[in-house]
Amino acid sequence: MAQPESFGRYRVIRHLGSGSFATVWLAHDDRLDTPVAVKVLAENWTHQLDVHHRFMEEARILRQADSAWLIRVHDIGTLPDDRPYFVMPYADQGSVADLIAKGPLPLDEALRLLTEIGQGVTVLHRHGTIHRDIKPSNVLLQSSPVGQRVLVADLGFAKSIDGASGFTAAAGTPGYMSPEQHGPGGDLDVRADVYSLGAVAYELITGRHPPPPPVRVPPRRLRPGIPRALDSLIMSALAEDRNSRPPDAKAFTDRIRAIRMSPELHADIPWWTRHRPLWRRAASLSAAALFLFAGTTAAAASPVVPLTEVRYAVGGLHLAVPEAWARQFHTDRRAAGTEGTAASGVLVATDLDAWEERGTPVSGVFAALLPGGGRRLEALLGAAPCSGRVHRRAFDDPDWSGELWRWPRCAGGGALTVAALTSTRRDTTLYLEIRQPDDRPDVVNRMIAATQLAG
Ligand SMILES: Nc1ncnc2c1ncn2[C@@H]1O[C@H](COP(=O)(O)OP(=O)(O)OP(=O)(O)O)[C@@H](O)[C@H]1O
Repeated sequence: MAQPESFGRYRVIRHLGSGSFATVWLAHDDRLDTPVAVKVLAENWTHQLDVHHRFMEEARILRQADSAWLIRVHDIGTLPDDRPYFVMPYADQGSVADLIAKGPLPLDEALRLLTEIGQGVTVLHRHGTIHRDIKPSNVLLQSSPVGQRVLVADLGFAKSIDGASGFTAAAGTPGYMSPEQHGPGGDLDVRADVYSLGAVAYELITGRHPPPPPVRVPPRRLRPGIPRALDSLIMSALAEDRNSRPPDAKAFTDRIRAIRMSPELHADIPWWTRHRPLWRRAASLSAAALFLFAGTTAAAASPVVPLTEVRYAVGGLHLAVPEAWARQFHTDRRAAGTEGTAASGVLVATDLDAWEERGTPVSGVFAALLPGGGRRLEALLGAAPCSGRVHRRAFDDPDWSGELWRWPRCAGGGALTVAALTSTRRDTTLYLEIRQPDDRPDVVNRMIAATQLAG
């Protein structure tokens, strides 16, 4: 296949891959100075109207759903030979299939990926769309300021929920495809995607390709020691009878999230090591074993939590957050209690959705820069975000001065600290919300001391 020079304003760099109906190229958007991926309908399908229609439909759904969990479509165009193309962000870290091929994933890493894939599919279901081809190679990975983000992609077989009954061509990939997808004309609903999520979960947890239905070997037999709730959730998602499956992607994802937070999963792992890759965890587990062995005096001491830097382009803010929290990242979020100030900021957390649900334990920080120094929490917060006793104190260091309010136990969701800190260098206030499952003021102090404003 000859490499084209460009698609519109996108200068082609190299071929990324070809699927059944399209070819994907890495290109460069010279105007915005950013890499992009351009998906072009394959030549042999140019005049096949239904394929042409499905290609355009994929672009339309992705554009309308416009979600951080799905691959986005930025632009669309037509080549001189009438072939349509669409432009997406470049997923520079391959796919979940590549990740699985490298070896077994730590359980928490597998559950994080599943939560994020489930969030993407939930967006589709809310949009009234069934994906019909969820599998590890259709989940792409992109670098983000906090590591990696998951993007559900390849909606080439997607169908609107209303149009999924009646005659449709069989679509999907063996192993990931629900029993009702095996023949044409099946009347499909979102539970077909729940089956595929179960199949992806099976592979992420066991490292084995899921067998065709009926699946008889439960994941626990291949990976002993996984929580029973996870084993039964995966087996229920893989049920032949769709009435026995979780009703939709949201129900499946909520249960994965609950398992991820369950004491059973973390019984023997300190919370600050939960979200690290295997090699780091191996090191910290042996450290934790030594630590426990050392007895009660040592156990009373608080282990040092390593921090990592997160750069936020707006205002040149450099946050320092515990490595284990730096899993998901979201910008442009309005600060709670700062309505009217048009503040937007950055949220870094172990689980963005759990952050929204007050009362769910989650680790993370929301930071926003507000115009003008000297702003007070009293005015910013309005109503207190937690009931119970609040500890108030002043904070002063060479970069920041202001006040911190801390609720050690905030409605079953761990500790909450809020801060309003004036920069000693600029006329600006840093507003912070920090949530921790355990109350660790020492970690909060280190985070603030390491937070910088660049420039
Ligand atoms: N935005 C992207 N960034 C990086 N690589 C991408 C992107 N979109 C697709 N690819 C890669 O391009 C290749 C072709 O993708 P495409 O979606 O056309 O088909 P497929 O998923 O490989 O196959 P099929 O559509 O037959 O299931 C895949 O290897 C995929 O990982």
